[in-house]
Amino acid sequence: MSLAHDDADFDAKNGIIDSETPTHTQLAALYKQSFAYYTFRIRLPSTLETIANSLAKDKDVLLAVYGADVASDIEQTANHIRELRSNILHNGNLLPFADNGSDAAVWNTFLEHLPQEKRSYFRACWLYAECYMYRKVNSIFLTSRHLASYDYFSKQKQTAAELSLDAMLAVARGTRSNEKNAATFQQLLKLNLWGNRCDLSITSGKQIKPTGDAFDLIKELDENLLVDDTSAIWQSLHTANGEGIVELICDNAGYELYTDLILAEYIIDKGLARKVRFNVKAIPWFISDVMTHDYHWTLQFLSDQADPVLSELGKKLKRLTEEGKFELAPLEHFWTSPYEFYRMVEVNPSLYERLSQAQLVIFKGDLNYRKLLGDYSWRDTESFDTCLRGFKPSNLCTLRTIKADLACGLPQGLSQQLFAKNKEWMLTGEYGLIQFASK
Ligand SMILES: O=P(O)(O)OC[C@H]1O[C@](O)(CO)[C@@H](O)[C@@H]1O
Repeated sequence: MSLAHDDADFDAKNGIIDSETPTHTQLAALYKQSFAYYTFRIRLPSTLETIANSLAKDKDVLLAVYGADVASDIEQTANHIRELRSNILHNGNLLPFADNGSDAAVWNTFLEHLPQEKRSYFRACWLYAECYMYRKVNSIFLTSRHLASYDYFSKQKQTAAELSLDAMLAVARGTRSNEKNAATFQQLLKLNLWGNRCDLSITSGKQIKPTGDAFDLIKELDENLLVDDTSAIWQSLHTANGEGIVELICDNAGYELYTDLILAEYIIDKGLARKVRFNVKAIPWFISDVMTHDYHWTLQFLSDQADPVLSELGKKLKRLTEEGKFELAPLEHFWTSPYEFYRMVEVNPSLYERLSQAQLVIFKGDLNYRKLLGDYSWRDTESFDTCLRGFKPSNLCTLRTIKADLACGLPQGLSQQLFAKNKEWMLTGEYGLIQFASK
């Protein structure tokens, strides 16, 4: 992807600084050579165009589900999405939400505390502005007459799962007789990590089909795993009494959720914990993120497969859920708020307290990583512990393929080598991090 897209007038009018993000600064589209700038100039407008177009494409389905009156809604909603797109391209302001979303007050309090000069897409911290955009899309649907409960990413999430059926089958076949040992667990963590590459927000919705045998892929990708704390993660569970809870902070549906389920199955089957709690999103989020209905759809999708290995697995996962060994956590709007995780203890102490009861908290994916680090341009050699800024409810780890220009805990000189090979190495998901911080 070329980051060069000159619009001198826009840059001059909005005070864009033609530099990289300075060290120890919030990431923001203010800096032209940042991924944030490219995200707001190119990627998010493309994502919004796709959402608006999909409404027209899915009109027949919507009419069938919501009735004839929805026709006017479809057009109006698509127009509002296109207005939002235009608003971003003109560096519009992050205005308070006037919808009935249960998190609107939390969002508006957050916005009120932003300095006035930082309340626009290109001036706000990238994290705040990108989360705002996805919440603004939800607000447009919430304020429509018939589409308030419509998951406008559902079809893409289901298609992504259907496209990965071969990979799911290969993984199921390869994991039915796993031993309880560090090597196997570490392999499943790596399988889970690389499942994060299949994420539609990085491709602005373009579907990608995971190919090849997942276990061969793990070996091939080992050189792209830049930090590997899988051994410490195993120790955090293996040395415990197996009566603990693992909190899994989910990311994407589809193949990534499938690898989460496979990892959770192993954790329960081998007595490494008594429960795995899945923390999903309360609203449609970053295109691919898991919501409650995606979890249940995935278990049914597996159960319905002709291949007995998959259908038996699907039924087993349903059983684990019915027995409470797998649990869907109470919906928390914190996960779709703009807050960095170090502020959780202040903003949502009850959630912090719940995570503090866990034996291990697993954070999945790039957006969660950005929230762990606070969308801040740390030196990439600074320690994970430093960058957490005190966020330590329990033992925690992150499984993240790198899709944004921030990282930490890297060996001295590594990022320079990688930039020399490809200046966009941080943007493609081809490198990964598995980092652990003990409580
Ligand atoms: O699904 P993941 O791994 O959280 O990726 C989402 C990330 O992808 C991007 O859309 C691409 O950088 C980011 O804006 C966001 O952090």
